[in-house]
Amino acid sequence: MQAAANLDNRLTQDTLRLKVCGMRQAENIEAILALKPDYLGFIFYPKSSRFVGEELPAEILNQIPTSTQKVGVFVNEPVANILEKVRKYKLDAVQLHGEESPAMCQELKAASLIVLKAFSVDDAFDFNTLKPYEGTCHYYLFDTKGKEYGGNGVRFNWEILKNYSGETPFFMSGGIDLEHAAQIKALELPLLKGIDINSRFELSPALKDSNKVASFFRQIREPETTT
Ligand SMILES: O=C(O)c1ccccc1NCC(=O)[C@H](O)[C@H](O)COP(=O)(O)O
Repeated sequence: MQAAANLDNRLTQDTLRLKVCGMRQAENIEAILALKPDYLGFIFYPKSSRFVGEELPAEILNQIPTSTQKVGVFVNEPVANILEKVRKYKLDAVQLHGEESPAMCQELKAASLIVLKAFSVDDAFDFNTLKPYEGTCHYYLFDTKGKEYGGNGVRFNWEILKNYSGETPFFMSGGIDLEHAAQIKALELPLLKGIDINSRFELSPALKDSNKVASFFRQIREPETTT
């Protein structure tokens, strides 16, 4: 629970933060860590094909350097269960991917965790519904509304993000693939702070293709050339 102190630093940096979600295997975690992701996501939702399982060895997560923050992804899980996983795996952040209330976000924020609240976006998404969450979490995460709570592998129409007029910075996710790097960099969204990638970079559920992730990171991180 040590990470919230670093948050102000992160918010002042302009570079897009990179999160790889749905990690599970030790060697694959190591390969992705070599690329210096800002966040690694671990799914604590048993119905997901990326569920870490009941027996993910805590040592694997405990060895992750503090420069990469560990995000536990939960769906409608009671706070007590979330805090138990936070302690066991020394998670820095929690991503709430169900119908969690503003009060629950606030409670986890008060426990010194970085809180990302995910919202499922489609063309009819009404950003006014976010008002009660303002100030209760550090980031929103805009994901595509789909059949599953997350990991649907489908993009939403990013134009809709121009309708967002809140103050909470946000991450984008949902079907992001290698070919989208340039388009993402061209987006003019001042509160866009991070990109979350997942199923489009997988060889099989929870197994990421580190070469493909490396290529995406390179493109996102490389400075723009001016003529
Ligand atoms: O990935 C999952 O299986 C998942 C299941 C239930 C809740 C959340 C889940 N993933 C959370 C993420 O942050 C994903 O990266 C996000 O949904 C985007 O995934 P994708 O569309 O596959 O890029």
